[in-house]
Amino acid sequence: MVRDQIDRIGVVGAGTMGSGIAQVAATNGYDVVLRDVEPEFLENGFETIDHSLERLENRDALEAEPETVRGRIEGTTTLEDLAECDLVVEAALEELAVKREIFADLERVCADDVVLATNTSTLSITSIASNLEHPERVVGLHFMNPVPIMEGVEVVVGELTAEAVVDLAHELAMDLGKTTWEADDKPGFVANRILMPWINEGIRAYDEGVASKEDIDAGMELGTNVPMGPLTLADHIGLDICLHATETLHEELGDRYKPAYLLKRKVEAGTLGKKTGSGFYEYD
Ligand SMILES: NC(=O)c1ccc[n+]([C@@H]2O[C@H](COP(=O)([O-])OP(=O)(O)OC[C@H]3O[C@@H](n4cnc5c(N)ncnc54)[C@H](O)[C@@H]3O)[C@@H](O)[C@H]2O)c1
Repeated sequence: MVRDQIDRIGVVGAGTMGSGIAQVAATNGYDVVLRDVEPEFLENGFETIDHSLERLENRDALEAEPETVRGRIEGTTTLEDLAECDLVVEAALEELAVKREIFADLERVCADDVVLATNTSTLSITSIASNLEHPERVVGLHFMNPVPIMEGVEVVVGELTAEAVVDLAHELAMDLGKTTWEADDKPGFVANRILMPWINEGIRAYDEGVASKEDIDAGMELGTNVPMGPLTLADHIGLDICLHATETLHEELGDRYKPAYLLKRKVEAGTLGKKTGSGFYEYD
């Protein structure tokens, strides 16, 4: 059974993502318990939230008062304070051992019907849940950075994730004003499987002197209409996060830089995209 009456959301980790998730949940009327390991990390998280709320209010993009939103978030360093939460989202370090330990702790303090979600960028949901008694309640709820601004949330389905848990993950994300897509528990899911090699190649191109960092970013922004080039985006994500993600992808997927088999076959078949009326999609 899955608890689907969600009033109080637990967030583990008050860093870049956890603070954003807490803010968005509180903005949408949920009570939030935000947990980190040291008071100073919580303080940093609350500072980030305050700045973000202030910016949104100045842009008239916040319906509630910042103090009301802020008042719904309780910070704690005590694990047991998550016991009354109806759902928990983990957004701590991108390391499997750390996440496994956190989920074992959560299983100990949270009721059996509470969904435990992870914001992991690339780690396997199934691996994170593998030593739990109830792995069926673990799901990927992959918010994008910065959480208050980005609309998309990737729902990641582990081998053992129950269907009701997946449904609840979509519903919750939509209730937070997000739009979801769903991915299987394969390395990097959709977003990072494609994004991380792109960032990595931007870094490599810079290192190999292809262009200045400004020109690499400008080339991708102006040439491909993305809002941010790879080096700027890497900085926004956090280079450590990028490295952990890329290492996971490398370990799991190996050499991904050869042209895709399907790409070659489609070109040989003359299905070149919009200009021929058919590529990966059909065009009128
Ligand atoms: N940064 C991004 O752009 C981004 C985007 C999507 C997903 N993610 C994922 O979100 C997660 C968090 O990333 P981040 O960028 O917020 O990292 P971060 O380093 O900014 O924050 C992580 C926080 O977790 C805390 N923490 C560590 N162990 C903990 C524990 N046992 N209990 C409670 N808190 C603990 C740390 O003290 C830190 O405050 C990672 O899994 C990352 O891969 C990151």
